[in-house]
Amino acid sequence: MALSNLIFSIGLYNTFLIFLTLIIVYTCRFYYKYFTRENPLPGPLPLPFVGNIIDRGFDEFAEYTERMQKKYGDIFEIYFGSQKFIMLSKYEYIQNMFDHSLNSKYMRRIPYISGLDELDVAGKGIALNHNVNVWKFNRHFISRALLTPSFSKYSVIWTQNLVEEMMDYWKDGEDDDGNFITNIVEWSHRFTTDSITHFTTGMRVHAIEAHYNELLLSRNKKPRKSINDLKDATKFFKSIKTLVIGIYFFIIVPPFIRKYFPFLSNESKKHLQNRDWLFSKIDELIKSRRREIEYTPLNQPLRFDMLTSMLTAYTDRDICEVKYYDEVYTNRPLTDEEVRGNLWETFVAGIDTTANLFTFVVYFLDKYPNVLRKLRDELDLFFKKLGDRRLDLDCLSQLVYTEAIIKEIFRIYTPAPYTARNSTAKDIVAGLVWPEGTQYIINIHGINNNEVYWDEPEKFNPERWFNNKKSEKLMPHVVFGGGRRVCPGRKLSYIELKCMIALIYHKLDIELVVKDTPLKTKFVLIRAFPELNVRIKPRQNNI
Ligand code: HEM
Repeated sequence: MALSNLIFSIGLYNTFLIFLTLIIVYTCRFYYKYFTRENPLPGPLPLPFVGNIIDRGFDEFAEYTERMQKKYGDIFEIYFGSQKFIMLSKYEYIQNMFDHSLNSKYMRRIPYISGLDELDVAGKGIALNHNVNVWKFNRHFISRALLTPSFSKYSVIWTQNLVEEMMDYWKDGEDDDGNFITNIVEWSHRFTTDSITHFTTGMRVHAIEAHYNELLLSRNKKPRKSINDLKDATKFFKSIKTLVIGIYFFIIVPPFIRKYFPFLSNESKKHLQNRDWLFSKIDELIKSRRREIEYTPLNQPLRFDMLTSMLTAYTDRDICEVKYYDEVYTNRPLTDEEVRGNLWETFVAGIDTTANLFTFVVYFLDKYPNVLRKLRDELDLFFKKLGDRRLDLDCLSQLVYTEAIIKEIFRIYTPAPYTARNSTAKDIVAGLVWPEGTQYIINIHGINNNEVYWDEPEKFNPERWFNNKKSEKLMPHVVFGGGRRVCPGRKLSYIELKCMIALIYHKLDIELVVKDTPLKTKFVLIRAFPELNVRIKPRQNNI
């Protein structure tokens, strides 16, 4: 009796919570939809107002803005909760924003958002940093680690090793018919996790190996004996993903609702706990590297990676020849918090982007066998000439068709379809005067698919990179943003993608398990397939 009473009360309580949720969600929707429009930032209205992301749904934001661009044109306004954004889909409108000067009105990406302070993710690294001087200081260390020729050379060698290691796991996982059926989204994210953590810290998380062992266990097979401690590998990998969702959550959900609303306050706690765990892991790494540097005799070389370079900057053990010197801003060693900020941001920015692009490559190559055939023609010739040699930076430049495929997928379906700018002074954009503090979304996908610039933009056609009929015209390919805040990982991502495509497609067939899988992704800051199951097997025929 007591038990049935208890069940009844829990049921009643849950119904009440669901009811309360619905009231709050619909009140928010109603408020955002009908009232925020009445009190917008001052600006040259009226522009087409297409809606609020809260009202339109998050997952399909990219598809939604694509439809709105078709309907309303290359400039319209849209709301994220209570914040108004001007969405720009024409290159001429945003050209100014890609200014290289530090005095540009567009050095900021987003305005001050208290939630990001609460999550402790703003102002430490570069992506969400408002202070131009601190941004410049930190950005220097990321650029000098990721953009030097010696880094590019090293990244080819290391990426090749990692791709081969991953392919070994795939081979090991083959069934009796030589097939390995698996979710390529998970593998490519594990791959970029191992690669980016190694490039930035000199250490590996061993996310690939942990994934393979988990797969074996889930298939009731004995896991491979590991020489690595994999205890935290998957937790670390998942924690980075959760942090991205947390950032989105703390931007969009207002503080009051985050704190006091039953489900959302739990969600908020979960994100704060996740942040604490991830940051504590990164802090442990920083501390242990500081100790290592301290105990390495002066006549012994130190490691050469971004972490060591950040920790030794402005000390007598500085490992980098290119010194940073700023006449205005204090020249000083980085704090642990700054080092941590630069590390986690590089993880976040470098894992999902490249990983998702690779999954789009798998998708498009399955859908376009003629492109796959041409790719293989190039790869067969390339590897024949290469013989027993390993890949290097010079030879990668011969893979012109491979590069055209990457460029075309970046154009037609980039994983990062938007970036943002928050102006620090009044300006004219799209022929209209806008006040200081206006928030713009640069619709990268919209520009890259705007028929003003591209012939048949909806057509997947790598050939266009060799002979575009409109080539006298501007062909803005804005994949990595632009100006001073352009993506510092752009070279690395091309290297990773070229190595992955070349090594994998030369040796293996990768087919979608469900042939007519639609190109349907989810959007949480970037665009991703929730999963994409493929059949991997040794290459069997000549295509
Ligand atoms: C498919 C690959 C990638 C794409 C499409 C991509 C795209 C972008 C875009 C659009 C931006 C904003 C730029 C702007 O606002 O002008 C950005 C910024 C950034 N990206 Fe990437 N990215 C990729 C790979 C990487 C990698 C591999 C790393 C690190 C190793 C990285 C690190 C960063 C960082 C740290 C920023 C912030 C820069 C700043 O605020 O100064 N990205 N990326």
